[in-house]
Amino acid sequence: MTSLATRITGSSNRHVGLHHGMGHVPPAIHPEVLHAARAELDAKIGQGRLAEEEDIPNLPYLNCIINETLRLYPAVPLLVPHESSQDCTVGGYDVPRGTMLLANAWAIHRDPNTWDEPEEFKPERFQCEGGKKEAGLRMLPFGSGRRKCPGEGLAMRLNGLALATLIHCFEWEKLPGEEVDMTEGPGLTMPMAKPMEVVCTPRHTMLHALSQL
Ligand code: HEM
Repeated sequence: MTSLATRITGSSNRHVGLHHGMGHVPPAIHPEVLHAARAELDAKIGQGRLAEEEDIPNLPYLNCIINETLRLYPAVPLLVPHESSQDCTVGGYDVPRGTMLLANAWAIHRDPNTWDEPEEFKPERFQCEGGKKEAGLRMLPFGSGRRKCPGEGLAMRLNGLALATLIHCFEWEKLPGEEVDMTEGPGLTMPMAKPMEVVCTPRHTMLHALSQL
């Protein structure tokens, strides 16, 4: 059985979401999250095969982890600049036609007036019926309206598949003596300031499935 130190860096939206997601999963940080996600994977998929795209909608807790990660670490924190096509009033402010508008999704996702314990990583907050839909406009990682991200469905499935595989097949531990630093770095897509480095070891029970790759 081999162990390797993994360095996950983010250059695309998908990688940013993924490595922030994994940053929360190593047992030393949130062991209960890792164990709950793995229990769901083992119960729904078993240990004889890898997760497939069709499995992802049937893994509600895994999707909660991804939603909670996108809430705390939206990959595009100010969304994309928009321009008002006509004079309008937003929240009591008069906005002339032609004004550049930025929606601060990062701040909306951490608003203490609308979220319970907004700074806490609690995937189960999305477990209520309706999940992310229930959150409405408090949750904008993909924007909203007619210019919202058309890749949301694909992104959720790809993130789901990658995260499911990493949790299902590997044990995750911090490097000895080191904490995972979740500090955000500069940049439009909110990368981690320090790339995450953790130790991952194949799960013994998943070696057969992994060897089929
Ligand atoms: C986790 C992954 C992703 C996140 C967080 C994300 C987020 C966003 C956001 C916030 C916007 C701007 C929405 C707005 O204007 O308010 C956007 C736009 C867009 N995204 Fe994504 N995206 C992701 C993945 C993808 C993927 C996989 C694709 C394509 C396969 C994609 C294609 C697009 C396109 C074409 C637009 C421009 C839409 C328009 O202006 O009409 N995105 N995305």
